This record gives sequence, C-alpha cells and structure tokens, in this order.
Amino acid sequence: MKIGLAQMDISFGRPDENKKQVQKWVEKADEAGCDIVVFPELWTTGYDLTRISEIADEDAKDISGFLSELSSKYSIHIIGGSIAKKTEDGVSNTLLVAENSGNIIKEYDKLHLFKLMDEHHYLLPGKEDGLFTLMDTVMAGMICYDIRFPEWFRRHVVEGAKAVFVVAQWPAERISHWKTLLTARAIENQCFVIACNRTGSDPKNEFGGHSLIINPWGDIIAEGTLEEELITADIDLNEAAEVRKKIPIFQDRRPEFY
Ligand SMILES: O=C(O)CCC(=O)C(=O)O
Repeated sequence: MKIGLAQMDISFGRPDENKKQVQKWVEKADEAGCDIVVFPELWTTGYDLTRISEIADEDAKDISGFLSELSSKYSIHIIGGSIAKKTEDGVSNTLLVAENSGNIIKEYDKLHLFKLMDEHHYLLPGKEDGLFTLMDTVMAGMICYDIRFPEWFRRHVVEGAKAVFVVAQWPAERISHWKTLLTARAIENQCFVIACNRTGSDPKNEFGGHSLIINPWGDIIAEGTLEEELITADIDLNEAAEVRKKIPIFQDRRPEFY
C-alpha cells in the first residue's frame, strides 16, 4: 500500500485558496501512485481562531462533498486532515476520512484541546474515538496534541488499530518532541504511525514539517524536510503482526495493575 503525506503550507483564514491547493496535492498523489493521501490539521482555515466561527464549514458539508468528489474521481483514499466544523453547539477540530468510493467513513473531533494555542477558547473537545476501518483493516486518526496522551493512543491499538494517522500543525520549536513522541508511540504500540505536519508559518507560529512514516518496529521509513513536498512510502500492514509475534507486548500486558 503506497502512502503519500501532503506536507503543505496553509493560507491563513482562506478556505477557498486552501481547497485549490488540496486539489493539486491529490492530483500529485494520484500521479505518484498513492493508495492513500494524508493532509494536515485545520487545513481549511489554519489557526485563524478569532474568525473561526465565520469561516468554519457548516456541518462539514462543503468539505465532505469536496473530499468525496476528489476521492472518487482519483480513486484514492483521503485522510482529509482536519477542518473547522461548525454545528449549533460550536466549532470542532474534525478529522475526515473519505474512502476511494467517495464515502465519508469517519469524522473524529480532536479530543485534547491545546491551550498553548488557545484552542480551548474557540473549539469544542471531542467525545468519541478515532477508529475506522479502511481496506478491511482497523485504523485510527489522531490530531496533533493527542499524541502526548499515550493512554488515548493505546486504547485505539488495544481495540485493533494497525495503523494510526496523525494530522498536525506542530510548531518548529518543538519538532524534537514530535519526532520522539511519534517514534515512541510506534514502538510501544507496534503499529504504523503515519503523521502529516504542515510547513510555513502563520502570524504566531513557524511550523516544523518533518512529516513521518514510522513502521511497527519504530524505524522511520520516510521523513519530510521543512519544504512543501509529497512524502511517500510503501508499507505492508502485516508487519505489525510480525513485530507483535517477536515481542508479544499485547499478550504480556497486565492491565489489572494499571
Ligand atoms: O503538543 C504540542 O507541542 C503541539 C500541539 C499542537 O500544536 C496542536 O495540538 O495544535
């Protein structure tokens, strides 16, 4: 299975411009022969939080339709990063997954809001897990700060996830945390970690790129730079079972003690 990470820059507060860019990245991923393409966090709006309720997508209708059309046109699965989704309760940071048939098979709202970037003042936290099934395999989606919560990540793997997608706007100044946390999550959970960060900057932050594809042994098999680029790797999901056979942590866990 070939994965492509669309490590893109994001135009601050300009959903229409970002949609044009996303369309180009899907075309690039299709030309590169990818089965799945992954986008970063809040790609429609960026962190334009003071205007978020004006520019968020009402019930995610527009973007769901947009991703649905692209996925079926190019016959590619899209882990559609996350977007600002507006409902009558408020705005959430919502990850969308579009299957290559055009069906939207998952919406996951970021569970852990990141106070350092003021999310808690403008966004609603999620209440549901990030599990979904794609290509007959259980997978999961997480959003940025979620990776600092190993118990959340673990829960998804215990419930069957063999690959966990992470979509992010992770600042450059903490990129060493990004790399270390993602590698640890892959080693301790013996799963693929497929993580797409953005590049560029907004009025408050420089973002760190370095999107990563990490195998269940914890080896980095593809890594981005700071530039905009499509990062690709071929992965074999059976590797998770092989690593789990060699070091059977899921048999050896003693959850009654923790
Ligand atoms: O945890 C971090 O250092 C970055 C998290 C973040 O930027 C986010 O959740 O948007």
